[in-house]
Amino acid sequence: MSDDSSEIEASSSKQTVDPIKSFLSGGFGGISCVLVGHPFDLTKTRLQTASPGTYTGAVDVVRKTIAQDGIRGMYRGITPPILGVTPIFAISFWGYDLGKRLVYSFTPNRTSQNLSIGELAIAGGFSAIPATLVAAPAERVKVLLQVAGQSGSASYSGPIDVVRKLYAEGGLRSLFRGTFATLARDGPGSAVYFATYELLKKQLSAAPETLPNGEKAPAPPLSLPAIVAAGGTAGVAMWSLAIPPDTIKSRLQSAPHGTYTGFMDCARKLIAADGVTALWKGFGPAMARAFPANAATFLGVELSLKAMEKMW
Ligand SMILES: CC(=O)O[C@H](CC(=O)[O-])C[N+](C)(C)C
Repeated sequence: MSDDSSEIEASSSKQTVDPIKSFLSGGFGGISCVLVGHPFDLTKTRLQTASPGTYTGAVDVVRKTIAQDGIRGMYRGITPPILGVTPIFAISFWGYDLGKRLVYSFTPNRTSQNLSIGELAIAGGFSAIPATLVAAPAERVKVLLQVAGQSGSASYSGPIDVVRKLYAEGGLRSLFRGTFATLARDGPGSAVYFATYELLKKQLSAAPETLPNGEKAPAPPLSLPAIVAAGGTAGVAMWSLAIPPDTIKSRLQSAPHGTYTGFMDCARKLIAADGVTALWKGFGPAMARAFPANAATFLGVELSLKAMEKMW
């Protein structure tokens, strides 16, 4: 186990961090993600749900919301996402670090401690397994709240009410509906997410110098522009892959009991009814949020990790 994140770039040391630090820094990343991403989500939801003619487009939503409620209006309803996303990101970043440790334990005779892009992708994909256990029920509740009242959907007074009603309807099975779809989205998505981030961060940051004695000098300080560019691109890369399973997940999780028998049934019915392009519904808003939200995520992760390294 490494006890210093400055070892991340050094080939003689493992590319892992302390599990508590990876968990906490992931949580800070999640909070940063929601703080930056929420105004985009709110704009998208208002556009999707307003009656025709209310807004001329996304800029109009922002203008009218700020005119009516000030900048605070853009952060309406932020508490449930903060409470839901923070633990999911904490587990995801902890799971990524655990995934790296597993890769090292399966390759004891490696000549370099540098993980290849393929190995980073495996660790990233692995992170989705523990994260899905929390993300799937959280997404089920979020999706039902987001569509509540829309064309005959049930109404709920809040997240607790959703959990209570789902449990009464079908127990834990109902609460966890969409678990496979969440894993189908976040497994490949997280593989691409973490591998893209590490690859770009390395390419955009100054390489550690080689000292006259042939050893590597300590890693150079974090480059904030490199983190922003690598984090934002990682988000875009992830969502480029994740939109089709995300669309199926949202359909499955919001449909009345008995509508679909599972992931494939939902995909088949959606394509038969609306064509294959229906799998990319919501692509525009997801992409608009992807870069800024994930640039903020990785800034939150890296800066909090650095602060923790200084403290203990
Ligand atoms: C679905 C999701 O939470 O994706 C995260 C990025 C984002 O845009 O929210 C990444 N990760 C799944 C690794 C937490």
